[in-house]
Amino acid sequence: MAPENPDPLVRLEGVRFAYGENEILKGVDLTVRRGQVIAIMGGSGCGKTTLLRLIGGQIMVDAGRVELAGRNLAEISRAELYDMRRRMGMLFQFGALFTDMSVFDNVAFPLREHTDLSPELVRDLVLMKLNAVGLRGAERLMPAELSGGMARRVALARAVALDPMLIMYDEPFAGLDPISLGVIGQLIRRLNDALGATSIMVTHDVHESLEIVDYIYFVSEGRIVAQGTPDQIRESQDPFVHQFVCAEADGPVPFHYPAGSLDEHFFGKELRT
Ligand SMILES: Nc1ncnc2c1ncn2[C@@H]1O[C@H](COP(=O)(O)OP(=O)(O)OP(=O)(O)O)[C@@H](O)[C@H]1O
Repeated sequence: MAPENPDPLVRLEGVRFAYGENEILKGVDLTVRRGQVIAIMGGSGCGKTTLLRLIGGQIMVDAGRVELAGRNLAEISRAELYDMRRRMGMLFQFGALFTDMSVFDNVAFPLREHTDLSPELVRDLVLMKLNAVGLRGAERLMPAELSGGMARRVALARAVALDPMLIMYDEPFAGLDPISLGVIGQLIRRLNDALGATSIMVTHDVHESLEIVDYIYFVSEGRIVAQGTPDQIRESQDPFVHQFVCAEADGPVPFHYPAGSLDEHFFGKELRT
């Protein structure tokens, strides 16, 4: 685990956000210290991806503040925001690879796009990143020739190609078999520590997260409802946390999306006597 570092890289204070009339976040406070790997968990649609998009500066808060490296994202210039975003690696929703490019070109893509490095240097950096995810020999393969776990590792190599200060993962374990899941989890931790980065991941996989993260936040109904280190979470008596750790279908996190009664929905009021 990374050494304790009191300096926050990311700080959210009283963050509120709505899509139109639909208020998603109702006052979120959250801190990520430099060097940490943290997980954000919560039921489907509770606003986890929205939190990542706010931290990434893709959308702006309605109230409260999002600070990155001590700077309020709402107050910096467009150029500074662009610069900040270049220093973030993002792996969103399966980290889809460019299917018509080789593994090498996929990882080289951000380097070619955002730097003027010579082809030789790009080559060395790509091979280093592929080596870090255990796929140095696979650089000529096309995405269609990769297993799901390998493709995810290539996406990881691409996300860290520019040595980001902050890496954000949205569901990095989705769709993986148990072995690949463990490999990706360990890689997320190792890459974070080797790069001296800070990582935030949104995931439903509490057990894998408990193995690799420093801290976990649980989100529900627009607020942080529980938080703690893996040891605190394992010992927690909080019903919300318990539902997650024990994978119970129902509890404080409802199984059903809010809807009217089945009768109303299927038959319509007018058909009922
Ligand atoms: N661009 C958008 N416009 C309007 N509503 C949106 C938009 N993006 C997300 N939402 C709504 O905001 C809510 C939160 O979405 P978000 O994707 O942040 O949730 P989540 O916690 O990541 O969900 P999941 O775990 O299912 O991926 C959902 O109800 C969703 O339907």
